[in-house]
Amino acid sequence: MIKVGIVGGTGYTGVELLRILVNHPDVSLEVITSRSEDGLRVDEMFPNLRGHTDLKFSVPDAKTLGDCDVVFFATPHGVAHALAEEVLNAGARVIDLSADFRIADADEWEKWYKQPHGARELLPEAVYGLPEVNREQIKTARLIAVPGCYPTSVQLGFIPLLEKGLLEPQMLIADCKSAVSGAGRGASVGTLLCESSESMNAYAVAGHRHLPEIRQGLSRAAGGKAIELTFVPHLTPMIRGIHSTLYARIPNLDVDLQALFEARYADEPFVDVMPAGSHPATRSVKGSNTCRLAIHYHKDTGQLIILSVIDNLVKGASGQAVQNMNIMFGLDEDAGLRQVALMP
Ligand SMILES: NC(=O)C1=CN([C@@H]2O[C@H](COP(=O)(O)OP(=O)(O)OC[C@H]3O[C@@H](n4cnc5c(N)ncnc54)[C@H](OP(=O)(O)O)[C@@H]3O)[C@@H](O)[C@H]2O)C=CC1
Ligand SMILES: CC(=O)N[C@@H](CCC(=O)OP(=O)(O)O)C(=O)O
Repeated sequence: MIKVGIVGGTGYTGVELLRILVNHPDVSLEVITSRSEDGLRVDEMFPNLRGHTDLKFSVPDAKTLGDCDVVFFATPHGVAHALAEEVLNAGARVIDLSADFRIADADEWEKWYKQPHGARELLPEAVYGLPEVNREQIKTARLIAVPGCYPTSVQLGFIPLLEKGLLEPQMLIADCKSAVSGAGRGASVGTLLCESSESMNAYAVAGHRHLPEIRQGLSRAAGGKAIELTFVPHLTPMIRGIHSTLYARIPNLDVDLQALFEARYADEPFVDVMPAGSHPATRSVKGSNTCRLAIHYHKDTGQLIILSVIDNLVKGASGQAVQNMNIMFGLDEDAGLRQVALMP
């Protein structure tokens, strides 16, 4: 059994990790931390876990965490910078759900996250945990940076085209809608029911911190070419889900894009390329680790539209984190992740 610790058990990604891991056949949950809820039974805070775990929250302690085989950080930015090295040195592998190790350039990270990078020395060994791109490096990694939710949905949609050199680093557009849970459990006023239901708004139009992460991933797929991307996130009145509508223009294309996407993801357990012309709904992935894609190409105008949906808390965070763990420990990649999406 893989001994697992979780730092930050009271947020949405923490409780989603628990929901997945209590049914994982190869995992023994050892530690779950919360400084504010120290001593409280986990199932007192989250009744959905009654009957599934006897764990209590405890304060983070590097020695106890280091005794685990792997430690997930489901914490705000900066926490893994401060704690990861000690946990790694104590012998555990680390899977970080925050943005602390996602951007390879520490100066760029500081520009977007507006705080000093607290662990520059660890950056060279951090592996960006998008299995559809980095599966081989993930197998041997000690430190995984789990991609952000928007970056997961956008990269999976554009990457097959960039890898084949079909998109010049022209102006790409990602028009993305997120559920409110993406803002975390420490909700600000803007995410209260009265504020966010029956309404929708764009935000961070001047520049969202996921922009450099998306550009980095797309540029790598394009063999290092710089990417021009317009990325506009929106808050929508849903609990879970991200819907990304991706736009590009490829005039006079003589390639069967549907076949290209189907071939690129044929062996991927968590990417579903739907029949041409489909309109995937976020509901079709709610609670599951799947990304569903649909390709729409208008030959007469050269307009390409790709639709990409994920559950922000599963493929966009905790499910993808567990997928990484499965790869790192040589387990079945879909162990603990076989949930079918909830309908309706
Ligand atoms: N929500 C989403 O859809 C997605 C979220 N993420 C990322 O996952 C991470 C967690 O987000 P979310 O689940 O919303 O969590 P929250 O921000 O709601 O919760 C944070 C958790 O971290 C703990 N924590 C906070 N500060 C510290 C600290 N200094 N040391 C140790 N523990 C600390 C808190 O417990 P306590 O303070 O009691 O110790 C709490 O359990 C974030 O980095 C977020 O950006 C990534 C992708 C998607
Ligand atoms: C709806 C909403 O507020 N979404 C969050 C993104 C989700 C997230 O937490 O991303 P990180 O893991 O990179 O922090 C936001 O826009 O900041």
